Amino acid sequence: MESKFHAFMFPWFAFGHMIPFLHLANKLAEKGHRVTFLVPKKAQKQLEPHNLFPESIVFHPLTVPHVNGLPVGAETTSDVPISMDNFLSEAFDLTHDQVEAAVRALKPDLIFFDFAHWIAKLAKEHMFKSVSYMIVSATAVSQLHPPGSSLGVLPPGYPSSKVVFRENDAHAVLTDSIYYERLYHQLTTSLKSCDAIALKTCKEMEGKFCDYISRQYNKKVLLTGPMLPEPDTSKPLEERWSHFLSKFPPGSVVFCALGSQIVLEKDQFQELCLGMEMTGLPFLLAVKSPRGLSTVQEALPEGFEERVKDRGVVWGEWVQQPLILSHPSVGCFVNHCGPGTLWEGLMSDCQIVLLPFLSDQVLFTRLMTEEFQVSVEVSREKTGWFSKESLRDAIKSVMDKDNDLGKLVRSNHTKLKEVLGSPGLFDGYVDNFVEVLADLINVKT
Ligand SMILES: O=c1ccn([C@@H]2O[C@H](COP(=O)(O)OP(=O)(O)O[C@H]3O[C@H](CO)[C@@H](O)[C@H](O)[C@H]3O)[C@@H](O)[C@H]2O)c(=O)[nH]1
Repeated sequence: MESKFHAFMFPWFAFGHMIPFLHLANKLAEKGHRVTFLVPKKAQKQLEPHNLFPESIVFHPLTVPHVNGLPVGAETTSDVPISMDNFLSEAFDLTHDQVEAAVRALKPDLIFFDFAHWIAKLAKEHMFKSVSYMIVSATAVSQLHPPGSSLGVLPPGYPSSKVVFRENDAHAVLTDSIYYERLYHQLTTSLKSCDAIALKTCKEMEGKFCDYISRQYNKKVLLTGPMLPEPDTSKPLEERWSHFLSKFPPGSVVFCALGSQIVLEKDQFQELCLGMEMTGLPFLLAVKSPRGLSTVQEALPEGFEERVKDRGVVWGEWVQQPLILSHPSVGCFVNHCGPGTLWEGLMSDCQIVLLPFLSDQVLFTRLMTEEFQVSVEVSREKTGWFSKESLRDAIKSVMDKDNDLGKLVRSNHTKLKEVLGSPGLFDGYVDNFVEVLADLINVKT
């Protein structure tokens, strides 16, 4: 019988990282393994609802040290603008001694980590295994983080001519350049020095990119599958949304969400609202308040609320995205192509419209729109600006029943979903992954 292990998890202080790590923790706990999950103090509260096995998955709170430039009390990327990520990253690295103290006290068999490049060394010193777990797409890792790469330059032997940056992606590359150097060092060091690389994907989607990463790092790459969370049946969809959505015919509502990090400038936020209005369709737009404002209401275009009051809602708080996607009235999902979000969209029946902001989102978008052709992308100008007309056109192209592009992406999406949904596929990835981990732990260094 497979022996049980005790894993540490130490993800980057971003909900887009901590949540998928917790999904993996749930799968391990389901199989009888124990997990100690290292998190900043305040984040624990928000993560607790995702912990399905509180007896096996124990949070270990960390104090985020203060560094110059980081606002007092900031603990996760949700607390700071992207331009301050580097300060948070410095504070993250300064938790080294707290992590080491936990390791000494609790003696794990292995640790899952992503950005903490010093973990593999710590693991070797204390004689346990380290697994570098990448939750962004393999597509992004293979282009942005092979050894010797630089931002915006295609690495030699890269396996796609379609999944690439184009002229109008300068905005995304520019945003990433704020933290790329530091991140590049963190990720390449981690990927080189860990005992195993694990990717949150499957070969049916990103096989050639996974193989490329394996060749670049000269290491076997383990795949966990997408680690989709179990549907949360504990809480139904909030009444306000079930009531609103149920007013409309099946497949007619456009739902737009841009993940946990994207904050728009006010003018781009207004353009987004106007583009939704111009579709003439019912919509639910759930995005953060624009930069510098504390509510979405204060940034709405003039007269907008009155014009769309019977069919459109703009909401600045967290929504139950998976439950909204599975509501029968929702027919189109406009999103930023964050890895978690995209998988949720793929497993839904909605038409998919992509509006990526960061480099990894751009590359994953190209995979979906150009290789798999399951979605359409909103076109941008050279400055990175997207117009209300380009947003409207992208949405209309997939929502218009007679549009050829809309028919093509619907049919391709259905086929891909069938492949991904084949019985046992994702469970098989998890089973295999856990078996390999157990073997890894038993190998003496
Ligand atoms: O109102 C909301 C907003 C988001 N979500 C959930 O939050 C997750 C968002 O994850 P993901 O789509 O992966 O996107 P982000 O959190 O925006 O960011 C991720 O994607 C970024 C760009 O791809 C990476 O750089 C980050 O590291 C990674 O955290 C998904 O499960 C959503 O269902 C909700 O439930 N409700």
